[in-house]
Amino acid sequence: MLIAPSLLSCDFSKMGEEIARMDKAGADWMHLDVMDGHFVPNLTFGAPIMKWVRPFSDKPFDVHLMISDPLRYIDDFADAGADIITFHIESDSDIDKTIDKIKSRGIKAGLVLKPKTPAEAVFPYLDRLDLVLVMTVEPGFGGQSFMADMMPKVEAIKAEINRRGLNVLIEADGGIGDATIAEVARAGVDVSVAGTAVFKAENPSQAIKRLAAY
Ligand SMILES: O=C(CO)[C@@H](O)[C@H](O)COP(=O)(O)O
Repeated sequence: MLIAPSLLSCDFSKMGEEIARMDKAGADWMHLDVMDGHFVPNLTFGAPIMKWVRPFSDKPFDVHLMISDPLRYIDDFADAGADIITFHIESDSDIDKTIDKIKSRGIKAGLVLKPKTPAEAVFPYLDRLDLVLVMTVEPGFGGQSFMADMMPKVEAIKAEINRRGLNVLIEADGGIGDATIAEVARAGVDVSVAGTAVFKAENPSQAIKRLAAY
């Protein structure tokens, strides 16, 4: 299991150092939650801040856009050093054009599904994606409870990926920690995003190691 600590749970007054701390603790990717206060009822940061913190780790930066009109901002996040960009299938941008734009910048592209969006919604795009992110909480806030009823969705997407012989990773995000990681792994998730479980751990390195063992 790859582990991507969610920076949403970090101390934003020292975001660069927090990224370096997670790098040292063994994180596989850095997960950056970009929220606009419109697509989700919370605000975080944009590409200018990401550009400042990019030099603090060489690990892949996995940017989750929880914003309206994601297409408009792809160049900004590409210029800021994103390696993976995921955007919501429920957003108002043209999905094919947004995938094209991400790929034209040499970046891995992913679609994100909110809890109420069914697995089948992503099937028409699977051949063009590098990643599908299944939300296991309602997007917007860290520290929520894991929605175990999202696991059949993960299994359905995994089955479709395997049926078509595709090389698409499944990522899950929200409420993942020691109590839920086994279920997540069993369903076929390849990458787990963890905010609270890693940043609030006494020893983040051990926390990552425990989660990654699945
Ligand atoms: O994108 C989100 C929430 O919108 C997630 O990345 C959470 O921030 C994960 O935090 P925990 O549930 O692990 O605390």
